[in-house]
Amino acid sequence: MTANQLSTIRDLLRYAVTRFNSAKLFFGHGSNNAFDEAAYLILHSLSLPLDRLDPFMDARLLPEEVERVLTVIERRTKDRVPASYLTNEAWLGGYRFYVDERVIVPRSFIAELIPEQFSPWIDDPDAVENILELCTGSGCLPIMLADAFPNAHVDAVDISSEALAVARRNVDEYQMQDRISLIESDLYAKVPEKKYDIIVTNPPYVNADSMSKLPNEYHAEPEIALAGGQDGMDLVRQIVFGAAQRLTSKGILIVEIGNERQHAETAFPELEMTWLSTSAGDDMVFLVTAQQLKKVKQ
Ligand SMILES: C[S@@+](CC[C@H](N)C(=O)[O-])C[C@H]1O[C@@H](n2cnc3c(N)ncnc32)[C@H](O)[C@@H]1O
Repeated sequence: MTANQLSTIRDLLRYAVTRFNSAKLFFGHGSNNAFDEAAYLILHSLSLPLDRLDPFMDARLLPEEVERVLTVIERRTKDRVPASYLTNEAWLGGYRFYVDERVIVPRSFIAELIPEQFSPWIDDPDAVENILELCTGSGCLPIMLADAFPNAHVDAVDISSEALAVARRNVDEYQMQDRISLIESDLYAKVPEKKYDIIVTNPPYVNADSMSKLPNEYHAEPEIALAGGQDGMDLVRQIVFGAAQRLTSKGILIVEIGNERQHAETAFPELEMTWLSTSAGDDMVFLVTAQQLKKVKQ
């Protein structure tokens, strides 16, 4: 079926799935497969409810509606733009966030751990007063953290003023201006001199070799959000070594490091890390206590 024979959502879906599959797109930024992503992009482009495909399948579309959808399919297929940049939204843990090319598409595995309030390492979530979130990007994690720890203030840090503009928009959207401070800083440099109960971070951690092999969709994202130096641990090292001074005596540090577990274990041979279980396995996110951090030589 050629593009000018398309007149219904069913036609467009078939067309998009075929294009997506033959272009071997990467589906790691929100959806897992060509059909889900095609349905999402088509429904979103037509401003139709995202959870109700069936009633609209065979409705005849106006030529300009078909054109609008085809433009989006084209940008996704030819330019390999991640779906979230085409729709300016991303969903994580049931939250909707505004996104654009100034931030990576939210997909942190730490998001899965937040609703459980880092149990059993945090005895009393209501007693948590201060949380520091480093490398905030869109602000997705501080918003979820502020919800999960109702009495906590969250300081959220990013070095990129552009990323912070996106985070500002999301913090305003969730009306969390009083609960979250956005700080432009190179990691701890401009962080207030106070002690934190929890430090959370999903920093750039992709090693130099893996950077060159990333699917095209990743190259639409800011490089500063992904590249972690030769072994991926450039920022993780600074975060780990700086954390002991910033945590309360019972504090915890939680770090996402993607597929770099081996590099992390090599970088911190003396550190007793607890690997937390997520849907991606148990080697993506580690936790260390303030007490364990004090034992580490820098
Ligand atoms: C992997 S993204 C994480 C974004 C967000 N927390 C999430 O999970 O979707 C890493 C972020 O770290 C920021 N970043 C990079 N270097 C930094 C530094 N030295 N200090 C603070 N933030 C930095 C980038 O601008 C980017 O927004």
